[in-house]
Amino acid sequence: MDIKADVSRSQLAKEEIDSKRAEADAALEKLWSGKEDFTGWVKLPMQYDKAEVESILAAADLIRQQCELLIVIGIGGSYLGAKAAIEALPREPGSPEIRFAGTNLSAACHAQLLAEMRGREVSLCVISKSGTTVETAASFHIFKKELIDTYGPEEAKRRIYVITDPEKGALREEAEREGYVSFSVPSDIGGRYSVLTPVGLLPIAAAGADIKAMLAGAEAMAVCPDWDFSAKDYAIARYLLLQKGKSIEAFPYFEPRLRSFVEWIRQLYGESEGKKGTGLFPAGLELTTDLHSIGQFLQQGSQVFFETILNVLESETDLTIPSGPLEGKTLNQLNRAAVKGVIEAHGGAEIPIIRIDIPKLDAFYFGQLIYFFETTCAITATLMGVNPFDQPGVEAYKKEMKKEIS
Ligand SMILES: O=P(O)(O)OC[C@H]1O[C@H](O)[C@H](O)[C@@H](O)[C@@H]1O
Repeated sequence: MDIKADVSRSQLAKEEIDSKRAEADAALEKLWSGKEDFTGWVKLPMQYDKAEVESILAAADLIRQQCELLIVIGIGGSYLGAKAAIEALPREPGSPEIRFAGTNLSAACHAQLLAEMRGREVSLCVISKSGTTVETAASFHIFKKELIDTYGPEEAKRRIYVITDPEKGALREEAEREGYVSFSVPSDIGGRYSVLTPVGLLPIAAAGADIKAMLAGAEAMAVCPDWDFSAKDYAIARYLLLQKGKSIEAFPYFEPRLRSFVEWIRQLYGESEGKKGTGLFPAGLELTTDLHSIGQFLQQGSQVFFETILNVLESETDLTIPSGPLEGKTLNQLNRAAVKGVIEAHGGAEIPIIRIDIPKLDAFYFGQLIYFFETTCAITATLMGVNPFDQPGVEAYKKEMKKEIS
């Protein structure tokens, strides 16, 4: 397949990886059996509702006609996939600016965004699978009031788009009562696996990126033959490195447009695998920026991590340096040299390195990336002996927090 994992510098012997291949195959078979809860994402690229995608595109067109600023309100899996795609992908010119809210409880952040939205044509897209998340509810009611104060109640309703549970929850009730345009989060797909459902597709389409190409990329990855599906090697390598005492998986990326994609991986991996005292802590490394801040630690610090490098092979643009000591060199040449330099220097310091090659950052390959990481995560979590699809631990802080606000 186009997205390839190279585990040759992972410091794992082929025999070690081969020793877990049968278990990885069994995990993949279990995912495809359709017998496990929250695995609706596995066959989604082959079975999604094409009429619903057309409705999503129609709603996105409406949003694009009516606003210059779309505020997407959601947290965790309800916004990270959309943000990752919107920041990574080329978008149609003239698309609305997208801002994200509901990702914190900071009054200063909300006041800042309220000030920035005044005087501009604004629509809201509020996303919550449960419909009850505190941050999302708080933000939604603040921004909804601003919309009503600006446009009046009837026009405000036409500028609110909701993605939530098909039947239950406060948000579903309000959407039905007020007649907002709404879509559903499939009940058999958890939040962090929902980017290829309306949760991600509506904001991504409204932002002007090509959701059909994303779905096609995910399908290409889903149906590729086993011999070409290197996610398994990567999934096994992650598991073995954890067994060898690595507790952090660092994700170096050399294109800042991948920053939010790494944030999406952090939730996907952290929330799927961090259970029963096991799991790898996912950490982003924006390079070459971070080489000038934490490069010393990476090169000579405690060996608690391995690196999974997100390596974009082709950039759609380049710039030649016009003068000075680097005259005639291009930025892509320098960036590629930096990738090689990091691999040689960190590899030379015995840091295990896995490289994920991404042909280029477009919607088709982004769809492949999403499916590649979702599958890898589910396989590694299964090898770790944990359920990749629940998140019992996140309720702990909510319970404590509720005591403070009730
Ligand atoms: O979509 P919601 O129900 O609002 O949930 C948003 C997020 O918060 C929860 O606490 C979970 O940790 C995440 O898996 C989820 O994506």
